[in-house]
Amino acid sequence: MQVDFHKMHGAGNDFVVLDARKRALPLAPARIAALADRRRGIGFDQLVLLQTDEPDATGAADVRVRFFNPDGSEAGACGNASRCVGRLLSAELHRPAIRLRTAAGLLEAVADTDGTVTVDMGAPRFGWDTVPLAREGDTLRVVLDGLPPELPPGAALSMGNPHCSFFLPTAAAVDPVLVGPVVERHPMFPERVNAGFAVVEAPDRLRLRVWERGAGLTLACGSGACAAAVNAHRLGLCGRAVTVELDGGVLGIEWRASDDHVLMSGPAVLSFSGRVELEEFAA
Ligand SMILES: N[C@@H](CCC[C@H](N)C(=O)O)C(=O)O
Repeated sequence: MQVDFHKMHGAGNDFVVLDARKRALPLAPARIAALADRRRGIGFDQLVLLQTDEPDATGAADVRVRFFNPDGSEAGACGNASRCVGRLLSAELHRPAIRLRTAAGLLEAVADTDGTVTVDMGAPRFGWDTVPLAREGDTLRVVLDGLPPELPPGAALSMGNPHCSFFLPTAAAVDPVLVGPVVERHPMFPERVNAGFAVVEAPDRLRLRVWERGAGLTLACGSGACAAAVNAHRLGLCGRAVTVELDGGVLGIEWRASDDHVLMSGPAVLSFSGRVELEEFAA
């Protein structure tokens, strides 16, 4: 089956967007992993699947969106991809505001004429069993055994997907490539976790690198930037509005006091479009 795709990115966090609104696409985890291969496939940090929305009591969306990691696992949320879908649908529907139905709920993305897209990521959740952690405990101070002593306790939350943010004195204090995989699969996180390594540079500025669950170190993680900003504020390290500098670019995050929602702004870029023969990739 030949399928058209769009290759997009948000601050270097890259996606293949497939449209399954008119026909179902056979996408078993092994096929997703094969497509994700950066040498033998197309390559991406997440595969994004568009489906027709089925309105329910929460309302109607313009599209239903699902996110898959390169290891084939499904994620409940992806901030940068949500912005990219907002950009794509905004061009298709000729209006700036787009409603996306994700596993994390109904999100609104608003595309600006300068290429920036802002997505309302909803409210963060802090319950230990929501993140989830393996056992009851304080999500602001998660102590992980078996990790280097220079790693401080983490701050965990759910943005629709699980995150643990670590606040470090300098970016060199911890190597995310060494420590990230251990945190991702630590028994404290029964559904694994996205691990963020942050430095507070000013009350309104963070430097962040994220080891993503199921994807590894990416150039930017949108939900990870939301998690780091919210956790920094919970810990009294930052205000409610921060810029987050990632390896691939800068995102603006605001944790809005009026409704508890987290707003994320940043670029959403179409790199190229193409066509792929799905049957060429493992079923
Ligand atoms: N790139 C992301 C997050 C993608 C999902 C994540 N790896 C997970 O498994 O939760 C973003 O921009 O938020």
